Amino acid sequence: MQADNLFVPDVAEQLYEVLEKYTPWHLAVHQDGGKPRLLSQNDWRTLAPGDLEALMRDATARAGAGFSYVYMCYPMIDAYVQGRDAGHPLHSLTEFLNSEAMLSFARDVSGHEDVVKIDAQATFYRPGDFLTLHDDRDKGQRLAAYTLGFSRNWRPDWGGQLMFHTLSNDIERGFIPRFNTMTLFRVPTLHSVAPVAPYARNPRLSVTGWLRNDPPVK
Ligand SMILES: O=C(O)CCC(=O)C(=O)O
Ligand SMILES: [Fe+2]
Repeated sequence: MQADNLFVPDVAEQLYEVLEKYTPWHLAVHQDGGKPRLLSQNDWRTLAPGDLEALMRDATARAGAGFSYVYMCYPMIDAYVQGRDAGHPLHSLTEFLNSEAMLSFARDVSGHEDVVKIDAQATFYRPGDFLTLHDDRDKGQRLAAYTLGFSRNWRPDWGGQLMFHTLSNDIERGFIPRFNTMTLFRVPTLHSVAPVAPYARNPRLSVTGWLRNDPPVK
């Protein structure tokens, strides 16, 4: 399902500005062996010249033979839990997503009465960034997937669609990046994010994650 006008206009506008200008983006690349690799801006600086390009090139090459991705990311939950970037406005969004009001909305709208938390990462897809075919399945704790779209004035030929695939490999639905829109879908469901076109002029900005039923941490 997709819902428009999720936040009141003022809040949506402020979230857009935070994502566009004030988020310390990390580079997320798929590594050999499947472990995600997140490189902070500090990590990039310490890489030898050419190593960053090599990481992106390898992750892109691996996409041809299996699951892979390249995009910019801000790990909202880890940053919040570890007390990084104190006072960053995205921490308020993390708190809001896990407020009783939002959890109760998530239970109602998904039909999963056992949602106990909502995890989140912010993402920024640049031209060329992508996420290949996958179904979000993960040890049974992800009940449903969601994305909050903050992309503006997206031209339909700029790529970046969230695509749902049929078993015969056609596209069942392809959602253009939108502004202030929530998309919610079942796990597992086969989906991918189409590569953003080299000529796209706007960033593909979202907050994405899963409604979860993990047991509380003891
Ligand atoms: O950004 C999106 O639209 C979807 C992201 C996604 O599928 C994921 O992070 O697993
Ligand atoms: Fe996904």
